[in-house]
Amino acid sequence: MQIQFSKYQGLGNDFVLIDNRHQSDPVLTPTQAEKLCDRHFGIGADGIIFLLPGQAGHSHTMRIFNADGSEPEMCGNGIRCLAKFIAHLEHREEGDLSYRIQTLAGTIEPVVLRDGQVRVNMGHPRLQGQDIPTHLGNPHQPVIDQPLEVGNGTWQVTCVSMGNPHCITFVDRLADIPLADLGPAFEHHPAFPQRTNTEFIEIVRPDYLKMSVWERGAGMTLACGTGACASLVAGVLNQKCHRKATVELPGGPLEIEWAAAGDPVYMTGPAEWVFSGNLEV
Ligand SMILES: N[C@@H](CCC[C@H](N)C(=O)O)C(=O)O
Repeated sequence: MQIQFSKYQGLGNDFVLIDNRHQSDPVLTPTQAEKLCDRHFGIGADGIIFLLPGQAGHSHTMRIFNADGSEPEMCGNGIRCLAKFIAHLEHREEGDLSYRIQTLAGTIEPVVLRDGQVRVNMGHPRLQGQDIPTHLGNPHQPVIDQPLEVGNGTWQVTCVSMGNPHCITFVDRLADIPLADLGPAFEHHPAFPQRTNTEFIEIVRPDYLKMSVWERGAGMTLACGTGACASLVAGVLNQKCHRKATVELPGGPLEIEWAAAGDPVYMTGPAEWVFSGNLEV
């Protein structure tokens, strides 16, 4: 079977996108997705994203497989790419284009702005321990500045779910963090029954954060949109940053805003088409 695909990237977090609007299940299995994400034997990507038909008041549905074939609930950079992909498929190129996308994390609303950036209503952060999920702290309370033993050290972590789990640590200097060693140990720590994404944050100024990320199911990536949102929320909860800030990732900056507790988080950033092709499966 021949399948058309398009490759997109958001700040270097790269995805293979597939127009799956003709059926409600992804046309590829997790094993096929894992092979296609391989950077030597496949197309190479951090994940495979499927555009499925929308249901119950949604314009579309998004499903995603990570590079290891696991299925996360949401992807922030991916949904910006998906919005651009939809605009292209539907030949809509003018004005602010809004969509209402169903994901495993709930309804997410991206808008393709006139300048090509994509602003996304990322939904509400979930803070209770049981919703991350994590075994740290009280399951009915937020997990803020809790000690976690990883590697040879004890890290003060804050946990936030943006539909998918994030564990955030504030550090003095990002350059001192051995991410390739620590990332897998955080991801598979028994405190996280569904594994976790892991972010290290250096506060440059209250309105400017630097972030490095180890993603669940994908490893070290150049950017993570849900991670940037979760990190700003963690910064606010720890009184370390403003409610609106730039989060600088290895692949570039995202603008993140959480206007008030009880409000959704907004993320604004780029998404670009890279190339398209056909694959035989
Ligand atoms: N890169 C993404 C997050 C993708 C999912 C993540 N690896 C997980 O398993 O939760 C983003 O931009 O948010």
